[in-house]
Amino acid sequence: MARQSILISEGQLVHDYRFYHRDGRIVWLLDQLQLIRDAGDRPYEVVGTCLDISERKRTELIRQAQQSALDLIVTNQSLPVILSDIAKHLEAINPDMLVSILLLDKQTKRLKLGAAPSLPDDYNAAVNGQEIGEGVGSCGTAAFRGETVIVSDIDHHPHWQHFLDLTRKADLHACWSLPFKDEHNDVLGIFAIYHHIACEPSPKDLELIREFASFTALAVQKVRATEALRLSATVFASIREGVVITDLEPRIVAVNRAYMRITGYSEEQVLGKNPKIIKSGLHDKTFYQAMWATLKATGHWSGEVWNRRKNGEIYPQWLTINAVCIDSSCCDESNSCNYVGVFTDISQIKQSEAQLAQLAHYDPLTGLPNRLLAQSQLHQAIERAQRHGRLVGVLYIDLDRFKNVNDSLGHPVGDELLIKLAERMKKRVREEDTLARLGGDEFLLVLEDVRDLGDPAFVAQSLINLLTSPFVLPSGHEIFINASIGISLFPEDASNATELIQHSDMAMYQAKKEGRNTYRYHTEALSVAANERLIMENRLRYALSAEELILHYQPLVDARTGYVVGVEALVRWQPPGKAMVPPGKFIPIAEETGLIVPLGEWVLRTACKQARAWIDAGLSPLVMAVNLSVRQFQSENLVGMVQRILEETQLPADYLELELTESMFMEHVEQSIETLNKLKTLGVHLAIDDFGTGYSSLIYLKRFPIDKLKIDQRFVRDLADDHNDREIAATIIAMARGLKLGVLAEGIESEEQLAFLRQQDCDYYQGYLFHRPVPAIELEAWLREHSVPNR
Ligand SMILES: Nc1nc2c(ncn2[C@@H]2O[C@H](COP(=O)(O)O[C@H]3[C@@H](O)[C@H](n4cnc5c(=O)[nH]c(N)nc54)O[C@@H]3COP(=O)(O)O)[C@@H](O)[C@H]2O)c(=O)[nH]1
Repeated sequence: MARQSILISEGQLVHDYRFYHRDGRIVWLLDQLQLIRDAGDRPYEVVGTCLDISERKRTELIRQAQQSALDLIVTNQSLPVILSDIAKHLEAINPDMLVSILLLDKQTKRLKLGAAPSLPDDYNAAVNGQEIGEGVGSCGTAAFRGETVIVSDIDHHPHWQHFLDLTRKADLHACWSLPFKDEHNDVLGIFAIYHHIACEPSPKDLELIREFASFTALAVQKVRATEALRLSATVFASIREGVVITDLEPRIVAVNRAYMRITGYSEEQVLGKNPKIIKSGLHDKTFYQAMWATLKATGHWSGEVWNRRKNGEIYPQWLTINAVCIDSSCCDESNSCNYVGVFTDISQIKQSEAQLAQLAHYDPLTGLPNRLLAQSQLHQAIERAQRHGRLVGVLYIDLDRFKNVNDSLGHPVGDELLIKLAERMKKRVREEDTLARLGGDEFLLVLEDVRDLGDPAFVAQSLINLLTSPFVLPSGHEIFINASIGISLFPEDASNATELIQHSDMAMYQAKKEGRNTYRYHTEALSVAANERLIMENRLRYALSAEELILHYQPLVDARTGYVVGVEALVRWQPPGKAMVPPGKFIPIAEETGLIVPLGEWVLRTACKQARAWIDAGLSPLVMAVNLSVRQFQSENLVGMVQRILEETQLPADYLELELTESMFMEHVEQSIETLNKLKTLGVHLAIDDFGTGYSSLIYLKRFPIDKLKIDQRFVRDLADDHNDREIAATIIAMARGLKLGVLAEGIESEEQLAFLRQQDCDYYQGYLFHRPVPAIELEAWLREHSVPNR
């Protein structure tokens, strides 16, 4: 009706419409109607023409579909939106076609749904992610083969047998799959047409589908290229490395954010400029010439460059330049048209490197060279001296009793002292000499250009003199400190740095031995002694495992009754076929090397076993006195070890006496009291050996759970003649009495000594006068004879 009224009012009507031809084709017709009027202007007749415009219409609709897809690409729409639009346009041209566009994931070889607006969701979900392969539906097979696969009757086609449940549910009975490809002929995806009836495509259908598949390929590639570009742009903008792109001139054509951050220049300030605007001036012409020569020859250069920021600061960067071809139309003969420079600011790394070098070679406390650097400086000094026939002096400087400063005033004060001392010594030494801190309170001075053997002694004495005035520390403490110095000389004492330092160290120990606050030169004799010690250490290690150690026992006698009340276990070393080594020779070495710990454990175990054996043999029980060394006393598991051995050997704790020396507890008083209390809790007795030679502090003695004092034999030796020794011995006995401690005098060799001690009312005696230390077997008869009679 509407059309009729247009025809009447306008006099003509032009319209197009489509219909199904009997053969199943869709045909588009252009219908043109002309209204003819009679003389009275009344509608008289209608003349019409009918034109088949199917071909033209198809071309027009395809063009519309392409234009629509293009618009969506230009406006950055997502790929599913664009693909869906393409599918809908084709479905609009032929409503019997149900379009499905699938994209191929090259890595996984699976098809991913791009768009299929007219297929049921559950069908699309089942297809999405399907692996491609021969016989995997029409699409899987087409993608796998890279060629069109037409299945006109799904229900009876072998490719579809595994999917019939799905296709029947979706009422799909034909599927024509066309792969669409990129310019390398690689499959990008599948353009598929489904039908609700089994049917074959006509050549026209295939032409139409190919047309759509081909601009789908273009759309996919275009969108992917845009995405890749966007990704590159994001990377370019966001990476931490500075990036600068130049043309071959070279003029800067692009820089990224990091470039601007590192250099301080904005994009506008550098675009079009030569990249050398940031050069520092630190590199000469030849540096840049070499860089360009390499770049031109190989297309690549990388290295460290110092550049200048906009604020004038010079900084190091690691720069890599590559010649690249971005646009082949403007490439040179080497096929490049741009340079891409990528650089990292390495100022931080450089700083860390410098810090590391400082830490590796300098002492952080004093700023002096450390042992490593001192050794290398000494090595170089030796080489120079060798060339010029000169001497090198090495002074090993060790502070006297520095430990006391740390222990009494604390480590921070000790540190202050070391800093001040280093400053004072540094002022004294010449520019060409090296003063180093080896660690702790040990310093080394390397003297170059020594002309006379006596020169180092002069320097050593002047350093000692430097210490005569006190150090006033920032903490307010005023400290006097001395040093002992050992001297070795190149080439007199050794020919290399390590030995020179070792020899000066030995000489320093000699200086300590000989009264401290002095210097000593290294001598041959010192080297021999050191060598002997080394040999002894190795032999002692072996001796312990080879059971070359034995115990001798020396009786302890009750002064009032004259009976033996105990024995002291004294270790000996009996190397096979050689003279026995006295403990005075090897105990200090064992102590230094730590061997004393296993050695001491062996002594304790052997002595306790012997004490138990004597009890078992029917002797009156005797106290077994065993010496403990400093290291043993400080070892964390001393108490546990004593307890274990008592249990192992079945010796009642009451029959064990541990002999300690005063010096052992003076360092860590509270900790020592704790250890002593734990030992007392076990039930063992505690005696202080060599009493009178150490601190002999009454205050400490009162706090320590001690049972007995042993007067050192040095005071006993000259009792007959030395008035002082008599005074000391008498005082110690009185002191012990006052503190309610037992007291024993050791080293009694004569009746005169004994008489004096008896007169002073000493409790116990020990010495050759009664018995020498001997092996257990030799002592047994004597013990039976002198034991308290069994009641
Ligand atoms: N940590 C350990 N130290 C031990 C052990 N065994 C011994 N020692 C210590 O070695 C030092 C020397 O000991 P030694 O040569 O055995 O001398 C002892 C006695 O033999 C000696 N003595 C005894 N009576 C006399 C005497 O009348 N005259 C004389 N000239 N010497 C005598 O005195 C030493 C006694 O030692 P001590 O009672 O311990 O002071 C020495 O310091 C031992 O402690 C061990 O197993 N572990």
